[in-house]
Amino acid sequence: MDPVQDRDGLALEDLSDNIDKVNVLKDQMKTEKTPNLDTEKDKSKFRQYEDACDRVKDFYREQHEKQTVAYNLKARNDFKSKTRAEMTIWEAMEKLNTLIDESDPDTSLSQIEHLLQSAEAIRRDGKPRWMQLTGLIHDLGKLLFFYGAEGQWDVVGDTFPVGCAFDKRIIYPDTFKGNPDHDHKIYGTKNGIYTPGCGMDNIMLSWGHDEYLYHIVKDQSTLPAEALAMIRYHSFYPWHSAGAYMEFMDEHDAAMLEAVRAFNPYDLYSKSDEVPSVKKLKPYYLELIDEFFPQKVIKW
Ligand SMILES: O[C@H]1[C@H](O)[C@@H](O)[C@H](O)[C@@H](O)[C@H]1O
Ligand SMILES: [Fe+2]
Ligand SMILES: [Fe+2]
Repeated sequence: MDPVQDRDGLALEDLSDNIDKVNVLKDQMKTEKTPNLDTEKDKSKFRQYEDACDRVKDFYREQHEKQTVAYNLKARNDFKSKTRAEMTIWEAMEKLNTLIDESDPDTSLSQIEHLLQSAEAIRRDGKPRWMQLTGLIHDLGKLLFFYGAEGQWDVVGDTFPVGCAFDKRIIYPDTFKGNPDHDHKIYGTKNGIYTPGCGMDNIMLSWGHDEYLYHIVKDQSTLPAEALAMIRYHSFYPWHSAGAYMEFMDEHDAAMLEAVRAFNPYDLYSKSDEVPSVKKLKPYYLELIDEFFPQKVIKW
């Protein structure tokens, strides 16, 4: 007998298989964390990297040692050279669900739940539909993990510029000492290969889920510039939250920074909201996706 298919043609049997795998991983993770992690938390309890578990610290050490200019150029080139998959946005959300983000000290929920929490928090606040959709998709770039990434260090975590000195306001700044660019005669200087006022668009941010998804969404959706900025810079905490690298901004970036800052609380603090029901919310979001992704099947 044929397996039962849902609206997007996915076999429901495969889905429940997936959900089982995620639940096993979630249970494993819970043992590493403090209790009540997903209940209402004080805002000051988020992003406490000094208190984070070794998994998070090891992740950032590896990332900060390996994100170099040379790697960045190679990753951007690989990205442009092929299409990795073709699937709808919803299929992408389901595929991503098996990934557990090693860099995140604040949630043990699955990726689909995090995406729905962000979107729902934006929707609850009466924000525009394009922003709700941005919340829904903002981490889909983590799909890179399944398409030839070298690990999680080139997919998740906060981002920072390469090609100029690493700012002290990046988390775990000392771990950059092991990065080959750290003492480079140009990349190791304050402005490096950039000039003040050059615009964030001309800065090479460390390669990962933000930059990858930004290019996909820019080419294949009708989402506005603010949405693209929210996606591209949402992990750039040194800039949007710590105020580093401001000297590279141009006039256009001021409005983009404002958009990114407006988005950030929905990404970060929604992690303590209740677990959303994927099944109940799916019809609403399928319609929303169709509104801004006219061709439905996306080239990833
Ligand atoms: O651990 C998190 C996670 O990987 C997020 O998706 C990313 O946007 C954040 O910047 C990072 O701190
Ligand atoms: Fe993210
Ligand atoms: Fe996120």
